[in-house]
Amino acid sequence: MKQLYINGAWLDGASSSANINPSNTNDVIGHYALADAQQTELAIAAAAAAAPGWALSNIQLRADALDKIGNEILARREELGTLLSREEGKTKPEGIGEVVRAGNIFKFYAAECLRLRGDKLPSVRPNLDVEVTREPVGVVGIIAPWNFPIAIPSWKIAPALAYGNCVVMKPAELVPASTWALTEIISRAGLPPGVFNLVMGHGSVVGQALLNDRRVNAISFTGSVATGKKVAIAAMGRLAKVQIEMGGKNPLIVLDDADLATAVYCAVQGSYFSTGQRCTASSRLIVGKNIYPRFVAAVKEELAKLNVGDALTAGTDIGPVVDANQLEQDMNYIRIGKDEGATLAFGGERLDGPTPGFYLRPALLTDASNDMRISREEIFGPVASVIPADSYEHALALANDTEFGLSSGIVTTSLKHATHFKRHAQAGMVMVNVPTAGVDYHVPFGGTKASSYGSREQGSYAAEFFTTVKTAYCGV
Ligand SMILES: NC(=O)C1=CN([C@@H]2O[C@H](COP(=O)(O)OP(=O)(O)OC[C@H]3O[C@@H](n4cnc5c(N)ncnc54)[C@H](OP(=O)(O)O)[C@@H]3O)[C@@H](O)[C@H]2O)C=CC1
Ligand SMILES: O=C(O)CCC(=O)C(=O)O
Repeated sequence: MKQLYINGAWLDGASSSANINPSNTNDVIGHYALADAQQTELAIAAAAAAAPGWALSNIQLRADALDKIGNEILARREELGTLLSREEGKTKPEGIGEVVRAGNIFKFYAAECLRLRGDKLPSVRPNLDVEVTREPVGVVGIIAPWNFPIAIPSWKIAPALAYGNCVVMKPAELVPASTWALTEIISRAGLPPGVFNLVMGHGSVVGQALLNDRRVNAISFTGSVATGKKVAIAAMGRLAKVQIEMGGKNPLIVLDDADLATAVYCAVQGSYFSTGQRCTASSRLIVGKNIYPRFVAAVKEELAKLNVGDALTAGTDIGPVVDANQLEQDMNYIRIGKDEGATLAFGGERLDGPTPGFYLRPALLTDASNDMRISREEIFGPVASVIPADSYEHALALANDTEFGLSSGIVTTSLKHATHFKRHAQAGMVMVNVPTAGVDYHVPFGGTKASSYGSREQGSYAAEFFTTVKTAYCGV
């Protein structure tokens, strides 16, 4: 059984669970320990005890440790990518791509350790200097979702450690293997005991214990809106720092002047790759009336070419849905869409593979409207709807008419419309002639409205969450 990692030691859990391959439910990847509340408290206590020392640790030591972790992740990309795809179901090239991203994130934050800076300012009063510096927050609790089992933990763990915090990490119960493998690498990087701890387990047990404990100074969460709201309320109830990344209902506008090939590429990549299980996936394709018939025909043609199958089989384009619950949710929304009056123009049926897995043919719903449930609620699967628009202004209004604001895209050859869109799209990330999903690892990630709460993740902007600002006055 793969154990918990607490205070520099490997420990059995209170119980364990089997990690099942969604491409082949007969394949048990391994058994992973599940912590109870007491073991979570043990990890929090270890992190709290290590925090003062780690906060003052040498930045070269931190940089070397993070660089070593990044190098090993990159060197083992094939093996770790295979493991990731086996447990989550994205295709092997996508799994390897995610592992490379995780490695690069650690290397980026290794360098960030050496770029910590503050300000020294003159005071408005005589004979006084003012210094503004950033200090670690203390103990950071990380609660991660299942859809990016190594990249999301990495983009929370690496900045937390780089800026001098200790970590208690809770991966999603569905995908413990990638984070466990990452922990095994971290355990050999030379960090003092307690600086990094892994507690696998149920959200309602381990996650809740992190939320309840006053020694956890900050919570970084990614997942659903429903859980995100609970996390935010619990953290704020005891005045802990909180950063929440949640869902999206990301629009991709295709204007009549768009290059058709670019539009189809952006729509298919953004909506269906990684089985559509990305918070940045395009789920509303808002399409100019003139290009609409050509666009729908070309997207259907492209979808017909996609191989849906085992994530580890060469040539698979779309892997399985992550589990039975998510498959049921996807199929339910396809039914809802049809009942609401949309046309199922392609796919949407469960597929049998050579092995028992959660295979769903990518679904395209046309003639949708923006007030249908399929256009308002996050589905989180290979399902997209096409909504007709009369003009650029109409398309922009539809795109912004959502409770979410993560990623928003446009395909156009008009500089005027692209420029206007960048300014007026209500989203944290705006994409022009590129898919709504797929982002760089060194720049801020996050959204507006119900998509995100708190300061941005990733890049140097992560310092805002993982540090607190101190202003020091010194008489001279
Ligand atoms: N925006 C995004 O990136 C993601 C969005 N989603 C959306 O969420 C839906 C449901 O997915 P699901 O995995 O259940 O998402 P959740 O939001 O429930 O899970 C995200 C993380 O929160 C944990 N968690 C669950 N309940 C609590 C709690 N009470 N206190 C603290 N932590 C908790 C989970 O643990 P555990 O899983 O171990 O119980 C997991 O680690 C998806 O269908 C999709 O729509 C899902 C994943 C990512
Ligand atoms: O689009 C991406 O590359 C990132 C997506 C993501 O972070 C998510 O789905 O949680």
